[in-house]
Amino acid sequence: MRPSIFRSVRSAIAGNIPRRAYSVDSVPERKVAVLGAAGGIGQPLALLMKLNPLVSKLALYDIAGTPGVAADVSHINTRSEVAGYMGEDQLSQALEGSDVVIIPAGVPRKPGMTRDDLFNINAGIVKSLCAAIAKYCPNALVNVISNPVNSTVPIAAEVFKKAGTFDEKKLFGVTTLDVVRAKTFYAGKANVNVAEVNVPVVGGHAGITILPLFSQATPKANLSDEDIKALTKRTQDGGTEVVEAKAGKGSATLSMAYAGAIFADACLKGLNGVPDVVECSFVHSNVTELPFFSSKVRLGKNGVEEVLDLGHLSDYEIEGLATLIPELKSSIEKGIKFANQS
Ligand SMILES: NC(=O)C1=CN([C@@H]2O[C@H](COP(=O)(O)OP(=O)(O)OC[C@H]3O[C@@H](n4cnc5c(N)ncnc54)[C@H](O)[C@@H]3O)[C@@H](O)[C@H]2O)C=CC1
Ligand SMILES: O=C([O-])CC(=O)C(=O)O
Repeated sequence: MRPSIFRSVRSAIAGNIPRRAYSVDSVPERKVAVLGAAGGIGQPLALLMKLNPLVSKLALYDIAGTPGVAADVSHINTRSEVAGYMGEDQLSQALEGSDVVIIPAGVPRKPGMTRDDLFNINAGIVKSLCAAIAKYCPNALVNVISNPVNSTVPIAAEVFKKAGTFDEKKLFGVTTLDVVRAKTFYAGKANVNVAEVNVPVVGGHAGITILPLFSQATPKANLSDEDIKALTKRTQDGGTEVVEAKAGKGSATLSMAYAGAIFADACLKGLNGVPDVVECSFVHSNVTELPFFSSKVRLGKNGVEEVLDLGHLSDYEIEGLATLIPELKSSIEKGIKFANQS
């Protein structure tokens, strides 16, 4: 259950102020910027962030289309003030004062493509947006959604290092959709209440680098090795399942917006001092030999408070971990090389 402060704020926003409730004023002001806000993910994500009572200002930035999205979303009677920003000239205004910046800018996959096939276009987009973040809101928590996450997060880190603003506690690759999928698929197979399911997903965000740890899933269920293998494969191929079903019209947008909103909400709760906020994310890490890795992360007032280790793994998961390391390593190195060459 959410802490009562958030329930009280929701009631207050609805004009139904319970006795002894906190008022909206007692929740800190928080500005969230969405970069790529007119896109397939950006629009529903803008909607979900507008519904979040922890947000006081919502800045919607894209190279095109944001005035319409901002006008539309701004009519919703919730706490945040919404502003749309379009084109590079307005990027500084969109970013200034942001506490959390979410980046779903970039091209999505078509059937037959890997996430790495998006590198040539999206690497440059993420690089230039991160250069602006370093300049205009260097203290913001940055949530990178743009693919390939296994490379775009290292690119962002290099850009911030060059600008002298890198803080490993503040950079996140959003892998929440892998967790969302693992929970859904596990609940279906184990026949348990999906709302109660927890499954950590570690590694990276592409194919075999996505490693769901079903041995740690709760509530416990007696699934066969074959079931676990099938669930693992479906989680790893979840993105491709959607790309194929959309048949050329892009990749996951609605489930991704949901996942992005969950992760941004966790970041805001951490910033606001809510205790024990834990989500999986692709972060700077010492958990393995790789400089970036996704695992459970405790979020706090400065971003990452603690990167949790992997816990006990099954033999199948140990094998999966060994297999994913070389691929993830090469995607990370590709990102670092790009950021330092161009
Ligand atoms: N991390 C994850 O789990 C997931 C990541 N993705 C990735 O998210 C990205 C976006 O996907 P969609 O929203 O479906 O694509 P989309 O094409 O519908 O939207 C992308 C938006 O980015 C904008 N954009 C392009 N260059 C920009 C720039 N320099 N500055 C600001 N905005 C810019 C476009 O104008 C467009 O509105 C893709 O790279 C996709 O692969 C998608 C699903 C899940
Ligand atoms: O598969 C894609 O290209 C988009 C994505 O990252 C996902 O849905 O997990």
